[in-house]
Amino acid sequence: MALCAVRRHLLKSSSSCCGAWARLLQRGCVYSSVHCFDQGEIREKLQAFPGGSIDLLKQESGIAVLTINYPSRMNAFSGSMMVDLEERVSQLESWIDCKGLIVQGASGTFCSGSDLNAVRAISNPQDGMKMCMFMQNALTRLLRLPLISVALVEGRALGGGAELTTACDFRLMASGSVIQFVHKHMGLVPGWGGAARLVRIVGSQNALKLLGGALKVDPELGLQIGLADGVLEVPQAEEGAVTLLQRAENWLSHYTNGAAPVVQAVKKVVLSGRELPLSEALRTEKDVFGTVWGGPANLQALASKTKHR
Ligand SMILES: CCCC(=O)SCCNC(=O)CCNC(=O)[C@H](O)C(C)(C)COP(=O)(O)OP(=O)(O)OC[C@H]1O[C@@H](n2cnc3c(N)ncnc32)[C@H](O)[C@@H]1OP(=O)(O)O
Repeated sequence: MALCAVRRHLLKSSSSCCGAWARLLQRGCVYSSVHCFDQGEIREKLQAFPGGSIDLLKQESGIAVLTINYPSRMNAFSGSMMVDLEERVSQLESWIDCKGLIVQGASGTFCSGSDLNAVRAISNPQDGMKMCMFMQNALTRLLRLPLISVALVEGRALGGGAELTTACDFRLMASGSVIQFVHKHMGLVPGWGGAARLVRIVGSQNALKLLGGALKVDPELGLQIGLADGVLEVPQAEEGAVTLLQRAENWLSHYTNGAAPVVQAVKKVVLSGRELPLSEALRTEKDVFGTVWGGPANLQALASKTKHR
């Protein structure tokens, strides 16, 4: 009976969890009409610069693969790809069974930033700021997805491509790969939220060095400063060899194994701890806890008398 009462209480509080979590997700949109941000208008503008695609493959394992696909421009982001990205993030937001996401580039390289042809065409500050707000919204929503994401960096991640890696929970660097915030060489600073996220990942001293010197981060330096969470050897192209993507899926599975609601809850408590003031983060943690306590995975673990030896 006592357990039933606790469950009733927690079920009640899990509806408030949806409230707290929904509020955090709403914050996913950094910019809205309050900031004179007109999503429809900027989408239309971006669609005027077509080319390439952002492809999403949702797998039964609960791991999705997002591919930046514009090989003839080293996977630079055209305007239509920015719109594609935002649509793929929406699809992931409504995927109930999601657990993990791998973000990769097509044809052996990650992403060379924004498409310089589009950049030249919208080089006035107003359009640049609108593009920047659009991408900040999309990448913030990507980072806040209730799944564990990893950027699989093969080849080069330059400029906006380097910024994109920071919108994932983890970064895996393939041997020979480079992450480089080349913005300073382009007379720019990051604008897709990459600087704010980089400071949180590597600290302000390292971020200043990476941005101020436009340093090339190879896997060794990446590991040293905490930008990279792992290094994967690029497999030989032999028949039957495990691909780089499979290696990344293996790596990610250490964190995504288990029931989807539990994996999602892990991400939610870490995200709220990172983004909310302590009192609010604690309340959200309590609410998220209420969604898994007495849930199927919890009851199964109790019934099987799980040991942690
Ligand atoms: C807020 C966002 C800030 C930004 O992202 S600004 C953009 C930062 N990115 C860049 O400046 C990248 C410039 N590109 C490069 O440095 C080099 O192309 C790169 C990526 C090192 C590759 O060098 P290589 O392997 O020698 O190949 P390549 O130069 O012949 O390039 C192959 C084709 O890809 C094109 N490409 C590469 N990066 C691009 C980009 N960002 N926008 C538009 N086109 C781009 C390049 O022009 C070339 O095309 P094409 O064969 O000449 O028609």
